[in-house]
Amino acid sequence: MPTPFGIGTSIILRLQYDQGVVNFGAIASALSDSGGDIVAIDTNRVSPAKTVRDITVNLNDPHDVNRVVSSVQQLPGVKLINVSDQTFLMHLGGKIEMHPKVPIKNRDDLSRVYTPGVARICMAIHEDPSRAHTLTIKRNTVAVVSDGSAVLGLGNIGPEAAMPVMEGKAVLFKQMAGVDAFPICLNTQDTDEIVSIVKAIAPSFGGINLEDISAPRCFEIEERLQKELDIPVFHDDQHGTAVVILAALLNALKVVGKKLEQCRVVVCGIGAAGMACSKILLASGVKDLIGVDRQGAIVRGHVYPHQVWNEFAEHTNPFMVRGSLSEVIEGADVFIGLSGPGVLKIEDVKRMAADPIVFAMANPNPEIMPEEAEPYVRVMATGRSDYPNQINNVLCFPGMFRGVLDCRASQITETMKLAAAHAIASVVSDEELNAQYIIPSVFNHQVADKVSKAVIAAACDAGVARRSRDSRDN
Ligand SMILES: NC(=O)c1ccc[n+]([C@@H]2O[C@H](COP(=O)([O-])OP(=O)(O)OC[C@H]3O[C@@H](n4cnc5c(N)ncnc54)[C@H](O)[C@@H]3O)[C@@H](O)[C@H]2O)c1
Ligand SMILES: O=C(O)C[C@H](O)C(=O)O
Ligand SMILES: [Mg+2]
Repeated sequence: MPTPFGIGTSIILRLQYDQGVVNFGAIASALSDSGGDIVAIDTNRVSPAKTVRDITVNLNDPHDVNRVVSSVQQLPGVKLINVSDQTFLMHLGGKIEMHPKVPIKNRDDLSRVYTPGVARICMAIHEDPSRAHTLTIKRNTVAVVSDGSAVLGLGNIGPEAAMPVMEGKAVLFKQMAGVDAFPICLNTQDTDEIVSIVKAIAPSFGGINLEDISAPRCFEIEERLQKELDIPVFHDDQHGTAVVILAALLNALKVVGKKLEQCRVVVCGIGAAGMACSKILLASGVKDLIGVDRQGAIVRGHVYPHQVWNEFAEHTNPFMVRGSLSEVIEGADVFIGLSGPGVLKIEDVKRMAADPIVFAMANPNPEIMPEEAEPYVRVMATGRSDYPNQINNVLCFPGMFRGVLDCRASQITETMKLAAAHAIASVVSDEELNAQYIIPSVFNHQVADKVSKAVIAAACDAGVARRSRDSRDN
């Protein structure tokens, strides 16, 4: 069974071996017998007696590294020169850098890009601040802000450890939609401080993407920033997840021939993602939604420590079902996990309604591994890139921000989120749709374009767009 980090664990062994003592077949056998999957062989140097090769090996289990390495180290005639980890190699010095758009080749350039020419641009913005949207990076740049308190499903690992995820988000923003994004990881988890800091840096950005900030603080932080800033503020773990899950569910229900209004939906994990996902499903017509958290089903009449749960209880669980996940899952049509690893058991899945739909979204380890659930579900999906039906926020956030930046939206409305969900779902045609293909690939370049167009149209309809399609930049 694939373990914690799946295909991300890949090593490169640089070996020198003496052909007169050992042949490469013996080396390959030793590697595969010890749990390594050889995916590439590059010859680095060849001499009459010795060959140096770089062998790239994927590991199903990161804990196999030592066994795989020692399996060749002990072979006669083999000298291990170096072992490197591809994922770590990709992160050396971080994954993003700054590139100037305007080269300074001579004094003429310098006098425009910098002093004295730049002063005219400063004064133009000083006289009309809205021109910052056209004359600075504000037009195309988003801050990816995190405090590292809920990174993926790894928990509160802090701002420095959150950086690789936020840098990855910035790479995806740029590659998928041409949006420039910069990671801002904060060394505070105080709500007032975070709000104050983000307000202070807002002049440099056209939008704020909040990321991996734990509930319930994330709700207050987002709400206050939305009220106090005139640029869009979007907590991706809430709304990006809600959008992509709705898109996937719309298509999954087509596969099983059920309607949203008829389904019992169990959402496990009522944190940032679970709360937003529940809200968008209720707004889309789900009538019977049960939220489950560590203490079991959330039900009205019980007073919860989180005020957001008391409001949640008033609008969900209409039949006041009580009990643990294993108890409330009985007869459910849909399970959506936004909680933690291994929460859903095969026995639970077996007791769901016919043609069950299971979205096990916890990262990096889902609520149930697809290979365990597959025999008992009709549609299976996770947030991981190494299984079919990856429901990943990257289907939403690049196109969402592309759209809001291009129409200079002042905020992101519920209608814009619904429009994004339907746009994502529409990328999968009825002819292509099947249980293994309910959501477009994250590499499908139609997605960001369709999402941004749908978002712009919805922003115009909602009256929050501040730049029409035909307006000129100056
Ligand atoms: N598209 C995606 O792949 C995607 C997007 C967002 C979040 N996620 C994943 O969803 C999970 C939650 O993310 P979040 O940002 O909402 O975090 P969060 O900390 O805000 O919420 C997690 C919630 O799950 C609950 N929970 C944890 N373990 C549980 C258990 N065993 N039983 C019931 N409830 C449990 C917690 O009490 C909390 O309320 C994480 O694993 C995250 O990686 C995936
Ligand atoms: O963005 C994603 O898909 C990952 C998500 O933010 C998560 O916290 O797991
Ligand atoms: Mg996240």
